[in-house]
Amino acid sequence: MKSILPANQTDDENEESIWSSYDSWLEKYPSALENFEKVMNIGKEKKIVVFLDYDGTLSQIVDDPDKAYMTDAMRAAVREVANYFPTAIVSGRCRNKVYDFVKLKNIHYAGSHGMDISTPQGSSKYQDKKHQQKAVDEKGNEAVLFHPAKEYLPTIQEIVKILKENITVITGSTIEDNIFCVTVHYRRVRNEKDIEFLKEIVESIVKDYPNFHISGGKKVFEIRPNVKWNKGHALMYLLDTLGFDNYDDVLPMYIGDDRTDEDAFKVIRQIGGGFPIIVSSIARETNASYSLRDPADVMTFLIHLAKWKKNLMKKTKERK
Ligand SMILES: O=P(O)(O)OC[C@H]1O[C@H](O[C@H]2O[C@H](CO)[C@@H](O)[C@H](O)[C@H]2O)[C@H](O)[C@@H](O)[C@@H]1O
Repeated sequence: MKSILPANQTDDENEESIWSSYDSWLEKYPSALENFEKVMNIGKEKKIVVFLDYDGTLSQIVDDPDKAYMTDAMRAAVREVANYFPTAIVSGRCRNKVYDFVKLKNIHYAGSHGMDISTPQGSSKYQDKKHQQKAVDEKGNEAVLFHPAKEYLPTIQEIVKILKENITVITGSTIEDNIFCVTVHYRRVRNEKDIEFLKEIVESIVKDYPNFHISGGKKVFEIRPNVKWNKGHALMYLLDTLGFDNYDDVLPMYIGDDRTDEDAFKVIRQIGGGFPIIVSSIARETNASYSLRDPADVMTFLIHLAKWKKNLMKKTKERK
């Protein structure tokens, strides 16, 4: 089993920073809000496609993962953005759970860190019939579901069962079955020694499954199948299936707070010309180009974005 957790660092929130202050970090990753006009000037001539992470981006990080609700105001902001731009949520949670939180019909959903994607049409590039199937999606629409880790499902269920049986000794730990991956939460484990013990339990279970690995996050251990697929691949798949595969013309904007969002930031940098935006109130290493401090900033940014497009459309109409 390959664990990517360095021995001295178990979670993103305790990451050591090389930055002397948040302000010095902001010089490298300027606020997307404070530089809104400058940022959007680049976007005028392009087709902007919006990608949003869920936890920590659209909702606050809270102790109980089942209670990470988004506010009605945030929902309204996302709905408005999606009225003007193709919009997708790419989350570590399973797709149905994200939909239960977001409840918006005018956006696309990718769950399990992109290993569960629903789009109106399949992809011409990802011809892999084994992993694409027609179905009725969470919104009640006909869709094509893409499941690159489908063959791992029975093993994931087995791992969930074993984890559930074994972690009960650690008070406060919980398992979240995200269908194509599993999340072990320890935010409510109060004792450092218990967190270490929990990590040992998880590692000892996963070592019997060589096709799986453990990754870290915000007070979680995540068990994922060894498929070459992450949020970056999901972004490419979504661009392709939604008809935005001419990258000269397209400007992907991705807003996220988590380590797994870095894969999408990297892909945007590779494509060139997009906006990878990190949500962070601490200075940390990132592949993003811009930053927002917290979900409140995200909401303000989304409101600005929708208004900007509305005005742009109005001006274009007046000129005709
Ligand atoms: O990709 P995301 O949408 O950001 O999902 C990543 C994980 O988010 C959730 O966990 C995080 O948020 C919880 C609620 O605020 C918090 O209690 C937990 O400590 C955080 O790690 C979600 O529960 C996980 O399944 C996702 O993988």
